[in-house]
Amino acid sequence: MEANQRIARISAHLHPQNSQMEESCVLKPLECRAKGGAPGFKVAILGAAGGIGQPLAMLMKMNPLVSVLHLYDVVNAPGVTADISHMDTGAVVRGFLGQPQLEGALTGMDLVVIPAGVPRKPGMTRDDLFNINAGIVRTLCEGIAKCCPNAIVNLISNPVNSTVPIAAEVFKKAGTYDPKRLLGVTMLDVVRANTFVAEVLGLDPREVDVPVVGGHAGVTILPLLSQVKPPCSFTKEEVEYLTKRIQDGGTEVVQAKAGAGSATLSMAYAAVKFADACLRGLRGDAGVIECAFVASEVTELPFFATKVRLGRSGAEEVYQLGPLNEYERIGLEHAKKELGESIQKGISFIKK
Ligand SMILES: NC(=O)C1=CN([C@@H]2O[C@H](COP(=O)(O)OP(=O)(O)OC[C@H]3O[C@@H](n4cnc5c(N)ncnc54)[C@H](O)[C@@H]3O)[C@@H](O)[C@H]2O)C=CC1
Ligand SMILES: O=C([O-])CC(=O)C(=O)O
Repeated sequence: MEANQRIARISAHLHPQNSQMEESCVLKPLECRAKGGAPGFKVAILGAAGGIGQPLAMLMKMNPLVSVLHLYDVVNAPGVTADISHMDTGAVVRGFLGQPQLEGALTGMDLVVIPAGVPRKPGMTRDDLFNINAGIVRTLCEGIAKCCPNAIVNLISNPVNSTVPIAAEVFKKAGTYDPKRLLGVTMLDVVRANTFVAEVLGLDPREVDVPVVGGHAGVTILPLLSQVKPPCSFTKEEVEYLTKRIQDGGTEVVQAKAGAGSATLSMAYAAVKFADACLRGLRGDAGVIECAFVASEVTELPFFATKVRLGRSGAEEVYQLGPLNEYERIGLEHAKKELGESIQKGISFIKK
C-alpha cells in the first residue's frame, strides 16, 4: 500500500465526518486491527466532551477490554478525540460531532455509556435537571434503539431515578426493550460509601464493600451499613453521620465546586469501574456483581438499585435486599416514596 494511502486512511478513520473516502474503504484496515489479536468490545460515550466524558474517555482508552471507542458529543468531540487518540493503548478512537453523526457513533456498539446532559449548580436538586436532560436522554435512546438495540446501556445523566424509566419507555416504544441491558449507574454512591466507611473504620477503601440500594438522589440513596464487608459494627452516631454523608456526597461536591459543576473525576472513575464490570460480564466472567439501578421486582417499584450479577446479556440476576435493621427499614420507606414519584415522572414524560 502506498504511504500516502495509509495516511489518508488513518486520517479518515479518526475524523470520518471529514472524509471523502467510501466508508468500507475508510474503516477496513483499522477495524481489522481492532478485531485482531486482542479481541475487545466496542464502546460509545455520548457526552464525551463534558466534565465526566473527557476523563471517562481517557480511562476507557486505557481499558484493555475495549478495542473501539466512539466519542460523541454536540460540541468539541473532534478535539477530545484527537487528544485521546494519541494515547498508545490498544483501542481505536473515533469522534462524532452532532446529531447527524449519532447513528455512526452508535452502529455496532456493544456498550453505550451516557454522561450527556447538564449538571447541577449549588441550590439545585437532581430533579431540577429533568426538564433539559429528559429530552437529551430520549433522543440518545431513540438512536440506540435504531442503531444498536442489543447494546448494554450505562445511564449516568441525572436525574437517574427518572432518566432510566425514560430510557425504558423509549425502548418499549421502539420494540427493543430488554430490561437486563438498561442499567442506571449508581456506582459513585458505592465508591463514596466504601471511602467514607473505610475512613471511619481505619481501613483501606479497597478492602471495604458497602451495598448501596434504592436510587440516586438524596434519601433514595440507601447505604446498607448492616451488610458492610468486612463485618463490623457502628455506633448510632456513626450510622447517622455515614448515611447522611453518603446521601449528600453529590451535594458536597456541587457546593465545593461553587457553580463550576458537579462530580466529574470521581464519577469518571466510578463509571469506568462499572463499565469494566459490564464488559467482564459480557466476556463471560463468572461472579461479576455490582450495584445498579435496574428493572426490579425486589420492591413494589418497577426500578430499584440493588446488587446485580452482570453476564453476557447484562444484569442477569437481581439480588434481594437481604436482612435490614430497623434504621434501614425506615430509610427504605422514605426512599420508596420519593423514588416512586421520580420513576412515574420519567414514565409520564414519554407516555404523555
Ligand atoms: N449518575 C451519577 O452518579 C452522576 C451523574 N452525573 C450527571 O452526569 C451528567 C453530565 O455531567 P457533566 O459531565 O459534569 O456535565 P458537562 O456539562 O460537563 O458535560 C455534559 C456534556 O453533555 C453534552 N451534551 C449535551 N447535550 C447533548 C446531546 N444531546 N448529545 C450528546 N451530548 C450532549 C455537552 O455538550 C457536554 O459536553 C449530568 O446530568 C450530571 O448530573 C454527574 C455525576 C454523577
Ligand atoms: O450530585 C450531582 O448532581 C451529581 C451526582 O449525581 C453525584 O455526584 O452523585
